[in-house]
Amino acid sequence: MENAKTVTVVGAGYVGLSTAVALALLGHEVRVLDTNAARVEGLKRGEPPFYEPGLAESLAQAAPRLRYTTDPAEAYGGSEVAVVAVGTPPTPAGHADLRYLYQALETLAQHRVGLVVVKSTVPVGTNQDAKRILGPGVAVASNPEFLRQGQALSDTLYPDRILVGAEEEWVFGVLERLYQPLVEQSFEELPWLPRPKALREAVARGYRVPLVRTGLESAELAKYAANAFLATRISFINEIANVAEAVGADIEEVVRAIGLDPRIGPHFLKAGLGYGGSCFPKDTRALAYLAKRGGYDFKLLRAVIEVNQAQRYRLVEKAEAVLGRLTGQTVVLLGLAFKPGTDDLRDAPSLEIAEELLARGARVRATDPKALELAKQILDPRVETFADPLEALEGADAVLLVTEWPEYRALDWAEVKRRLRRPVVLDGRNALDPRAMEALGYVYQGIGRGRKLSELAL
Ligand SMILES: NC(=O)c1ccc[n+]([C@@H]2O[C@H](COP(=O)([O-])OP(=O)(O)OC[C@H]3O[C@@H](n4cnc5c(N)ncnc54)[C@H](O)[C@@H]3O)[C@@H](O)[C@H]2O)c1
Ligand SMILES: O=c1ccn([C@@H]2O[C@H](COP(=O)(O)OP(=O)(O)O[C@H]3O[C@H](CO)[C@@H](O)[C@H](O)[C@H]3O)[C@@H](O)[C@H]2O)c(=O)[nH]1
Repeated sequence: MENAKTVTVVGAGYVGLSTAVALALLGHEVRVLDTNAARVEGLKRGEPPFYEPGLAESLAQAAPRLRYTTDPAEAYGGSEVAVVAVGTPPTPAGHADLRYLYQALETLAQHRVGLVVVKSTVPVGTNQDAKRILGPGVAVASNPEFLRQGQALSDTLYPDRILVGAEEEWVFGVLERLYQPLVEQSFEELPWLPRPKALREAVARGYRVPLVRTGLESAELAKYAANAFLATRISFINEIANVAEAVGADIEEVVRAIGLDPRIGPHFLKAGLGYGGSCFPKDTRALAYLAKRGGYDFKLLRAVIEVNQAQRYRLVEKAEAVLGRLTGQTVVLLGLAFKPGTDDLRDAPSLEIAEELLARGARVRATDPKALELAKQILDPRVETFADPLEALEGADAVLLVTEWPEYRALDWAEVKRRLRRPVVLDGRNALDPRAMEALGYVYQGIGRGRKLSELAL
């Protein structure tokens, strides 16, 4: 490729590896630097460090232009651009912990890379700090990432937009050239991640993926604003669902009706147990903190966070309302990952639900198609884990559907009923059909659909 560059990606996590694969497929030479030696060794053998659809195949495809190392000298020698994608986890107080970012920047400051692109989600002002740390002669760009786990690679290869914050014209120029094949969608698609048909057709008609230019601070804030807005939609619809439950309406019908208004739209209005994962919980809290530090009380966002927390416990409260005291009763959690398509358990509602059930004296069993091994390391040892959901369900008093894996929808629910001691299914993700469940004789309730709690009787 004419504009090919040598790029170092710092951090081999969800964002770093997706970015590295994408840049390699666009034609750049990519070095991936990570401080975790085991992770780097695994990647050298072609083993992805976590479950992400298509990642293993994509790493293999991009391998000729990908190198992994723990050695900064090897990673940065001759590199023109560094893309920093290290983690920015929450501190107990709720702001972003920037220690990994600062470590990475301090190492970078000892090498000669002319342009440092911050892809990690960072509080407003961090990119200005980065400039100070890196000193004169090094430019900084903010390039937040919008990918979703479970579809990290397709989101990276087929993005809605690319956001670049910078202060120098030449920096925009370098990033526009770096991402040109992505903007034009001119790179060769991967057979296992085909370009969406609508995108292919739009590109044929001259569509280009928008590359939005902003200042550093606006790019930083836009990332938090996007996540806070999406989190607000989720808390909003969960509250409407709670009202639906109280008055006997069906949230799925309500969403179908309102989603057709183009000002509302049908997406991201799935009622459930609330949002989890490594981004929404942390980024909403970080934005609330950022606002407070700036002297502004972001009331709406505080309520979004509060509603989300309460939503996690509703399933436990419902279980108690139906079963009576939970002491000694066996409750099965179907699904542990914070959403389907990932083995990630960071801030997964399942963890707090399991703890709460144990605290109320229940015997807790859990299963998950992908996250079980990780879960065994972090769950309370009193939680019994099962690879086979049917085994987990044997003799249980209630089923809580926590993660809407397709496997659970596809279970033979007539067979499940024969195994259960009591036919109670509380569906935290509206994955099952209330009528079909009732026809099978289940005491069933979803979130904002199914019978009213007061009508559920064993
Ligand atoms: N996961 C997502 O869906 C997602 C999406 C958009 C944005 N983000 C943001 O992107 C950033 C990265 O998130 P992630 O989920 O990919 O993180 P992750 O935890 O999966 O990976 C981070 C990696 O960085 C490595 N690392 C830490 N310090 C390092 C250092 N000094 N030098 C080199 N490597 C170092 C870690 O070993 C780890 O492999 C975060 O700021 C996150 O908020 C994440
Ligand atoms: O209608 C919905 C949509 C999502 N969720 C929940 O919200 C959480 C987050 O889901 P999702 O957005 O699919 O996953 P993430 O991988 O966390 O991605 C989010 O967080 C990333 C990190 O910042 C951003 O890059 C993405 O754009 C943003 O969607 C999960 O617990 C979902 O169960 C709902 O409850 N209802």
